[in-house]
Amino acid sequence: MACSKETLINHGVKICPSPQTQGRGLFTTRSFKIGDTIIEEQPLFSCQFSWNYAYGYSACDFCMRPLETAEENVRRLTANADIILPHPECDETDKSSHIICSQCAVTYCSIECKDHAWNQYHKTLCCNMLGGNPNHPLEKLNEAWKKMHYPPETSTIMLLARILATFIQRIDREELKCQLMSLCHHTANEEDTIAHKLLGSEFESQLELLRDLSIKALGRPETDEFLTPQGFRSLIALIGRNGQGIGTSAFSVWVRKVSENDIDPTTDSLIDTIYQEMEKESGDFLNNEGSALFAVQSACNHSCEPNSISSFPFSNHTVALVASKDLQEGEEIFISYLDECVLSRSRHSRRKFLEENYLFHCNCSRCQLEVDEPDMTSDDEESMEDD
Ligand SMILES: C[S@@+](CC[C@H](N)C(=O)[O-])C[C@H]1O[C@@H](n2cnc3c(N)ncnc32)[C@H](O)[C@@H]1O
Repeated sequence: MACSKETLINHGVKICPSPQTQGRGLFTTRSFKIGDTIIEEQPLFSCQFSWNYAYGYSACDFCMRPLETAEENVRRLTANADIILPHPECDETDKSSHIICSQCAVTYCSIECKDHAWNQYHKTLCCNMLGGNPNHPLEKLNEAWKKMHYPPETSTIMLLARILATFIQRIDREELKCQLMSLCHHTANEEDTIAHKLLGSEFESQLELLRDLSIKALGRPETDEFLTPQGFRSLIALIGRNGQGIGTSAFSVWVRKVSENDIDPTTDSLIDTIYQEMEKESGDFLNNEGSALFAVQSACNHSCEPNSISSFPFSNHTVALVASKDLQEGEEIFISYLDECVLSRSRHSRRKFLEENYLFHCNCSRCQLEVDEPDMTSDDEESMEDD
């Protein structure tokens, strides 16, 4: 099956070569107004991070929708079982639709998610033992990964396991391979750098250990080509480079609903207090966290002057690209890979961050405009970078 270079995705966007980045980019095929949703997309694969799951962050095993109520969420993260959250009508968690895998007890937010997971990969990955089985090859693989990749997490080997299991279960493997091949790929050197970033200085021996455990867990004729040394390194680099972070939280949905509907101004100070307590007890680890691979959204290049933003409006793994400026037909759609803080820094700092974390020299319009700025990091920025 041929993978086309210029792919018409739907009536709003297409993927084609980007003059700015030399690779591909995502372009509009009609105009959009600021605030318009350009696309909504389900991932090819998504998975909660391994430590995040182990620490009791509770999300649907398929779509990452929070499974706790907002009140349970704040009680756990503040370690304060006495907090009572008003306005339960703003809590979106519907426990009546939750459903558990009868064989291994992972939980889904709905029967639809359970069926999707089973039909896509869970039939292969289910350990068939309630409460888990520490001797199961997949559990050994996950434990080995956890020892190599501590929080803050940026990926999980279980995403790779889901890809392999999908290959085992899928009938139209060529189509799936084509979708994976269409994600951003790299040279062998770049793959090494990504593996190094994910696994640390001993990445070569660690890669070999992970490969060996993956063969024991999921080695089949259908997965042979991904479990050679080269195939495995490419797959690790693929999830390391293309994985889009996802964060979901029952409390932030509750906060959004309370604030959107202007329900009760007195909740403002309660929200502030809860966030302070959560930060004291749980630091930055407030969300169910994971990562996902998106076929269309992953074609979106970075700009330090973006014209759209990625968001997760349904508190699950569905991504939305929303226009942050008016867009003309044929314009390239750019998001920012940097957070607001880094985005506000000098050209030099932004480019340094992108080079170190994303391995590319930013060639966006803002960087080109600021080309005459001195290549210096100010003292303030230096201390921010150190942080
Ligand atoms: C998620 S991919 C985006 C799609 C990619 N251009 C492709 O051909 O598939 C990210 C990669 O695109 C390239 N890229 C994205 N934004 C860029 C920019 N502003 N300047 C130069 N390269 C960029 C880099 O190679 C980066 O690793």
